[in-house]
Amino acid sequence: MSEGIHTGFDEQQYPYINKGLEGIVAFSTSKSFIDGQKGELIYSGYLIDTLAENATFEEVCFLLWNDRLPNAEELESLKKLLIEHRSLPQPVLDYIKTTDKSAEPMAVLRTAVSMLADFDDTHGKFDDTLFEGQAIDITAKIPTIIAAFDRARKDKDIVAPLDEGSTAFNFLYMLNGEKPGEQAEKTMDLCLILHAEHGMNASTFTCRTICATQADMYSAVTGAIGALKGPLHGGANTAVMNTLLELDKDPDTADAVEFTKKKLANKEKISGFGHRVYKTFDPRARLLQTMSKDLSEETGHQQLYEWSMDMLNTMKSEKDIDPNVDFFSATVYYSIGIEPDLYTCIFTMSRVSGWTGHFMEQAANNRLIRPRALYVGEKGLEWTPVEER
Ligand SMILES: CC(=O)SCCNC(=O)CCNC(=O)[C@H](O)C(C)(C)COP(=O)(O)OP(=O)(O)OC[C@H]1O[C@@H](n2cnc3c(N)ncnc32)[C@H](O)[C@@H]1OP(=O)(O)O
Ligand SMILES: O=C([O-])CC(=O)C(=O)O
Repeated sequence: MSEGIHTGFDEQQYPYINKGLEGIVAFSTSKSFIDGQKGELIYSGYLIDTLAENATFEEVCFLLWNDRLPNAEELESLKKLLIEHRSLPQPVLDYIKTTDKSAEPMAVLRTAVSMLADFDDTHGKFDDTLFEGQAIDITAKIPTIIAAFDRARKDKDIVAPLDEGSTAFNFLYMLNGEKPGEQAEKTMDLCLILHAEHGMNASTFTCRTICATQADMYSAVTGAIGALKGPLHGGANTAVMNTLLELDKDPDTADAVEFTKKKLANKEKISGFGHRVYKTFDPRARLLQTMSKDLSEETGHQQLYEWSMDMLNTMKSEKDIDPNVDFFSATVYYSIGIEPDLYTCIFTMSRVSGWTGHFMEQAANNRLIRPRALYVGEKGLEWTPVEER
C-alpha cells in the first residue's frame, strides 16, 4: 500500500456510511429472490430445486430474459439462435491464439468479450429491441472463447463449435475434442443452471451500474467479468480447488481440520465459505454437495470430498459459517476433468444469463447509479512546486 493512502474512516463517528452497502435495497427485480435465513433461492418464480430437477440451461436463459418459461417453439428457436452464434470472429480467435499462454483465463475471457462488441452487427447499440439478440450473442460465444483458449495454451488445435447440441454438450466437446457422455453433459448443465442468477451480487451490481450509464451490453458484461474474477466472489471456486490440491500434495500427512483451524487462528478467510446474504447453507451448495459426493466416488477422488467435509465441519463448529456455491462446485468440476483455473470462467458461462437479464431490467427502468463518498482528505492546501517537495 502506498504511504499516506487513506485506509478507512472511523465507523463510530460516521454510522450513516454503509461500508459494503450491506442490506441497502437500490433496485427492484423479478430475476431472483433469496431468503438468506431459510436458505431459499428462486429464479423468476421457480425454486432452484425445481429448476435443477426439470430445466435445461437454455430454458433458464429464456426465463431470465423474459420472466417466464418458453413454450416448445420458443425454446427451439432460442436453441437454434444460440447455436448459430457460437463461432468467434477471426480477430477474436487470432487474439486467443496469440496471447500469452500463461495469461489468466478470466483475463483472456474479459478481453475477448470486450472485443466481441466490434463484430456484433449492432455494435452493442443501446436499444431495447436489440438487447435479447446481444445477450444471445454473448452467451453463445463465451463457451467458445473459454474452450479455445484452454486448447491454444496447451498447443492443441482449436475445436470449432458444433451446429447441434446443448450449451453444456458443445462446451465439453470443444474443450476435450470429443463428445461428452450423457452424465458429463447433465452435470455441466446442472452447474450452469445453479450459477445463472443471484440477485444483487457484486458482478450483477457492476453490470447494472454500467448499464445505467446507457453504455452497451458488451461493456456491462466485460465489467461484470472483472468483478466476478476476484477471490471474494466467483474466483473462490478456483481458490477452493487450489486449497484441496495443496492438501493432496502430501495426502498421508494432510490434515484438513488442522489446516482450517490454523487459517482461522491467523485470521485468514477460507475460500468457499461465508456469504453476505445466506446465514445458513447455500441451497446451491446442497445440490452441489450431493453431486460432489457421487462424482468423487465414481472418479476415485473420495479423499478430496472427505477433506471438504473436514473443512465444512470445522468451519461450522469453530465459526458457525456454512459453505457457499463455490465450495462444492470445485470438486464437481475437478471430477469431470476441468482445469482448476477455468472454474470461474465456467461460472461466467452461466452467470452471463443473469447479468444480461438484469441489464434489460435496468434499461427498462433506468436511473444513473451514483452514490456518494465521505471526503476525509485535507482542503485548501498551498501548491508546492515539484522541485521543492
Ligand atoms: C459466488 C460468490 O460470490 S459466493 C462468495 C465467494 N467468496 C468466498 O468464498 C470468499 C470467502 N468468504 C468471504 O470472504 C466472505 O464470507 C464474503 C466476502 C463472501 C462475505 O463477506 P461479508 O458479508 O463482507 O462478511 P465479512 O467478510 O465481513 O465476514 C463477517 C465475519 O465472518 C468471518 N468470515 C466470513 N467468511 C469467512 C471465511 N470464508 N473464512 C473465515 N472467516 C469468515 C469474517 O472473518 C468476519 O468475522 P469477524 O466478525 O470475527 O471479523
Ligand atoms: O450473491 C452473492 O453475493 C454471491 C453469490 O452467491 C453469487 O453471486 O452467486
